[in-house]
Amino acid sequence: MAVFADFVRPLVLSGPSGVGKSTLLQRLFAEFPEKFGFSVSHTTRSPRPGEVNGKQYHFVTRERFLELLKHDAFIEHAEFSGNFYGTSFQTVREVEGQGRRCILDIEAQGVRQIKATNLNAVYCFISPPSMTALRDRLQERGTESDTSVQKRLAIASKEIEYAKEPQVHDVVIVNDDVNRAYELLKRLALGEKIIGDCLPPFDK
Ligand SMILES: Nc1ncnc2c1ncn2[C@@H]1O[C@H](COP(=O)(O)OP(=O)(O)OP(=O)(O)O)[C@@H](O)[C@H]1O
Repeated sequence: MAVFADFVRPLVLSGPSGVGKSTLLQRLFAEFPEKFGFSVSHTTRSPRPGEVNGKQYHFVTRERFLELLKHDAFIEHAEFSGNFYGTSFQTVREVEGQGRRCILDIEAQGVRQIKATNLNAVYCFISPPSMTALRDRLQERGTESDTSVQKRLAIASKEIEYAKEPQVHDVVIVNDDVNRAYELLKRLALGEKIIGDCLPPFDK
């Protein structure tokens, strides 16, 4: 399948927890196993059973992370519940070195940081069709407690406010019907300049 000009730019996906980013990306990587590479983050948290260093994360000590940070190795980084997470320039370059388009799944703070670098990425916001739909998906996924769902929804409102600011994202894709959303993402990922969706009014 042909690729288009923007294929050489990293693609940054963001959007609230539970909106369906992993679902859409899994489909993309399954359909095009050779074309795309996922940016593997660094973290200071311990590996969970089954996690492999270099696959889900680059697992590093706090000392090593701080050293990398000092040397400006990270495009973006954040601290969540006592652990550092970051995306290194080198990781993105490695993916690009394999001739693949690098895809980053980043939360809103990270998007702000990446926009301040010279990464020249394409920014895509995956939006829920409504807050009700987002709540349902988080609950039905069955991975979150009620408190965690509430927390994620509160963060989602802030992320949506950020997404409403002009010129933050190049494209918005509303993940209403997953097949429709995937077709848009696929065209975008293959480097096409697409006209995305409008953000829903979120009046529910
Ligand atoms: N278009 C859709 N319609 C209905 N359900 C969907 C749709 N897309 C994804 N889902 C479901 O919503 C749930 C959340 O999706 P997913 O785990 O991919 O979200 P995520 O954005 O990657 O979340 P996180 O950032 O927390 O990892 C999953 O159970 C998934 O099957």
